[in-house]
Amino acid sequence: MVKPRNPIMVDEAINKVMRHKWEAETELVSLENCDLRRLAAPFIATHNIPFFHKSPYDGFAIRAEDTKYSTDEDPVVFEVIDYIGAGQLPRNELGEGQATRIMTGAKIPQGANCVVMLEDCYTYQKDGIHYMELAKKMEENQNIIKEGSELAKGTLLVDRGAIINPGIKALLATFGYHQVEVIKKPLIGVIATGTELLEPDEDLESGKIYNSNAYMILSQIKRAGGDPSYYGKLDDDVTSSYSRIKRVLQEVDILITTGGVSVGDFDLMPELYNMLGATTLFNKVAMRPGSVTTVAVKGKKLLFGLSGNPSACYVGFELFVRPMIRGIMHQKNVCMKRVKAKLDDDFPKMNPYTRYVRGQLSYQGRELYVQLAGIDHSNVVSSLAYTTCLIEIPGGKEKYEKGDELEVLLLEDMEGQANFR
Ligand SMILES: Nc1nc2c(c(=O)[nH]1)N[C@H]1C(S)=C(S)[C@@H](COP(=O)(O)OP(=O)(O)OC[C@H]3O[C@@H](n4cnc5c(N)ncnc54)[C@H](O)[C@@H]3O)O[C@H]1N2
Ligand code: MOO
Ligand SMILES: [Mg+2]
Repeated sequence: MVKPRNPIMVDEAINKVMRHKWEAETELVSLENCDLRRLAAPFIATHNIPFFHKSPYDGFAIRAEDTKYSTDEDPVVFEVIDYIGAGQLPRNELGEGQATRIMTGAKIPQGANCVVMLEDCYTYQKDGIHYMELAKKMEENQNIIKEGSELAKGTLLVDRGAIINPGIKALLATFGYHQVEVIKKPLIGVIATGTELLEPDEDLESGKIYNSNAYMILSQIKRAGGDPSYYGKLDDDVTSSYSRIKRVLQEVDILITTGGVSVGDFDLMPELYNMLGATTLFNKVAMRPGSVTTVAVKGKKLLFGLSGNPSACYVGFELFVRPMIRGIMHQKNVCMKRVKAKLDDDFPKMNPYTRYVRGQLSYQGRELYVQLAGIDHSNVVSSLAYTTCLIEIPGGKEKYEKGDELEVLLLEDMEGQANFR
C-alpha cells in the first residue's frame, strides 16, 4: 500500500521554504552589463545635480537689476563680454551693463543672475564690440537651473534590491559609476528526470517525449532573477541519479529537479532525498496542479522536486521557487502581486484543493478580465505559452462563472508583494 501523504496549505509551504532563505553576496559589474540586476546597496547622491548653476536656454546671461527700466520704447543695451557653450567655463565675471552669450547647459558666469532667450534679444556690432539690446524686464533667478535644484547631495535615490531599469542606469551614469555593485544571482541547477525524455536535438520516438520542463524552468529562473545552469536529464535509475545529483548539489546553491516526485514505481526523488540525507519539508501541497511538489533541505541547500507534469512544474516553480530566489536577492516583495480580475470564461470544475489556473489578462475598457490560457490539466504544456497570470480558484464546492471576480497572481510583474496573501 502506498502511504498517504499529508497535504499542507500553500501559505504554510511557502513559509516553510522561506525559513531557509539566506542572503546573497554582492559583486561588481560594468555599467553596460548591469541591466535587470539588483542594486546591492542604497544608491545615494554623491553630489548635487546640477553640479553648478546652469542655463536652460541659448541666450544671454545678465544681471536682472540692469533691466529695471527696460521697455519696448527704451530697450536696455548690454556689452557682450564673453561667449560660452556647454562644457566651457566663463572667463569673465559680469558687471553692470554686461552680458555673456551663453548656450544651453553652460555654467552661469559669476555676477549674472538670469538668462534671456536669444529670441528676445537684438544683437549688433559696433567698432568691433558686440552689443545686445533687450526690451523687457527680467527677474533674479529667471531661467537659471540652480545647483542642487534637481537632487541634493546625500539624497536616497533608489533602495537596495531595486532592479536596474534604464532610468536607474541613467542615474548611475549621472553619478559617474562605471562599475555597479549588484547582488550576486543564486546559482540554480536544473535536472530533468525520466527515461522517457528526449532532448530537442534527438529524433522523436514512440513512447518518448521531448523534455520541455528543463528549458521552461531555466527560463523561469531567469525571469525570477536567478542564474540557471542545466545539468542534463537523468534516466529513472537510482544509482546513476544519486551520484549525479550528489555532485551537482556541491556546485549549486539550489537544485531543481522535475519529475519523479509522485508515488509511481519510477518516482525516485523521495528515495534519493533519503539517500542524500536531506530533510523533506513537505511532499504534498493542497493545491492543483503541483500537489506533489516536494521540497527538501540539505545544509544550506534547497532541493525543489517539481512535478513532471508541465503545468504542475510551472506552477510549483512560481509559487515556491520564485519567492526564494527573490528573498535571497534581498527583495522585500518576494511573492507575486495579486490583483482582482473578472473571469471571461465559465469555470465549472470543482476541487477540494485551491486551483492555480493558467490565465491570460486583458483590459476590456477599464476593467481587467482574465481568460483561461488553455486546457486546465496538469499534464498540459500548450496553455503555458499564453499564460500571464495564475487564477486562484478557491477549493470547495462553488462553481465559477463568466463575470465572477477572482484574485490572480501576476507572473510578468517585477514589483511583487511582500506576502502571499
Ligand atoms: N497513484 C497516483 N498517481 C499519481 C498521483 C498520485 O497522487 N497518485 N499524482 C499525480 C499528479 S497530481 C501528478 S502532478 C503527477 C506527478 O508526477 P511526477 O512528478 O512523479 O512526474 P513523472 O511521473 O516523472 O512524470 C509525470 C508526467 O510528466 C511528464 N514529464 C516528466 N518530465 C518531463 C519533462 N522534463 N518535460 C515534459 N514532460 C515531462 C512525464 O512523461 C509524465 O507524463 O503524478 C500523478 N500520478
Ligand atoms: O501535482 Mo498534480 O499537478 O496536482 O496534477
Ligand atoms: Mg510519477
